[in-house]
Amino acid sequence: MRRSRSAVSPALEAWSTHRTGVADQWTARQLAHAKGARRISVVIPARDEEATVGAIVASIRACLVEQVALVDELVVVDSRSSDGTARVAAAAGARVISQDEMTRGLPRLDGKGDALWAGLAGSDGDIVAFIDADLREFQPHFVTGLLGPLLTDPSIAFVKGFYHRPLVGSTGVEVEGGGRVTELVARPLFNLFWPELAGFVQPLAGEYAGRRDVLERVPFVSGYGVETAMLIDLLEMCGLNALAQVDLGERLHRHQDTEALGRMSGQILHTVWQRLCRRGLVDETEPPANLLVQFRRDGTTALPNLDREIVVSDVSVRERPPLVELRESLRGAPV
Ligand SMILES: O=c1ccn([C@@H]2O[C@H](COP(=O)(O)OP(=O)(O)O)[C@@H](O)[C@H]2O)c(=O)[nH]1
Ligand SMILES: O=C(O)[C@@H](COP(=O)(O)O)O[C@H]1O[C@H](CO)[C@@H](O)[C@H](O)[C@H]1O
Repeated sequence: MRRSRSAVSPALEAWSTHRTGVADQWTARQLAHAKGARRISVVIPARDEEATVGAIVASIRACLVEQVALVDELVVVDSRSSDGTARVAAAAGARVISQDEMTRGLPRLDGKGDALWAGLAGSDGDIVAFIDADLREFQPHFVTGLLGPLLTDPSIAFVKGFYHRPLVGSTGVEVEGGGRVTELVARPLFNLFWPELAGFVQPLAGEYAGRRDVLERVPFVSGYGVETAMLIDLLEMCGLNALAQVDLGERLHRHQDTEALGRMSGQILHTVWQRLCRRGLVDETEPPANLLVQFRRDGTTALPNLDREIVVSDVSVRERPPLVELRESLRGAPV
């Protein structure tokens, strides 16, 4: 079947042309000079990542703290890990903070977005770079590539990484098979409802960086909707020209199974629905259901003729408020 390839929109071509960079445009030494008095924080959300977090922390510390004084603060957020994540991260040279400690006294929320919000609250850099803790073969250019535009172009407030994403499975590697939720859920949603964002190669990339003054003015969606919400909210707050992307090469990470990505997709759809509500495009008096029913093949017979387990998950999401709003409300709190 011949696919009709519509021409790329002039707006997408223009944005991509002057807002897409490549990591090796900047060296750590150049950026250490360019940063001046600005402080740089790297925040790594980590849940049960003892197998990989140590190498990531050690690489950043050796190359971007000790060898070149670019990164001022290296924070790992222990997101209710049940393994040795905190111990491994601390031994490798990170300052480890607890998601639960950082949010004590606030409503308890779950998920990556809450861990990221805790990391932003628990760090002090003028520029903050977020790096996932499950990366394999991490290279320091993941950080310098994200920082390059932010330290050299004052008109840029936020940078997403992008990369080739092989899907590494037990039977082999599918060269461009990774980013399954990106390709099947997020990219279609962004193209349909926020076409200005269609130029982002990896809108769900877990590696991104921004100026604190903008990151503290957007809410953080609690679960896996955090990247989706952040792009939409920063587009609306800063405009597309303040957003950029950098080619980081290739990313290898631990893959979740399809069932888990189904739940991730449910959280992203909830996140999108909430933002469509704010635009008045959907009727907020008719909210979507919160529960996702999935079927797991494990030898049980849940119902007559149904030799599958029925798995029901709550895929609703909540939000942490922008940090600036929380601080103002705490300042005004009665003594
Ligand atoms: O409740 C959570 C869920 C995830 N993560 C971290 O967020 C990053 C991305 O999560 P995951 O690898 O599960 O997402 P995927 O890359 O598979 O989409 C990883 O460093 C996780 O350890 C976290 O800190 N808290
Ligand atoms: O991009 C995607 O489709 C998902 C799943 O990636 P894979 O199919 O496991 O390579 O991974 C991303 O999405 C999450 C939700 O936004 C982010 O939190 C992850 O950091 C990112 O890896």
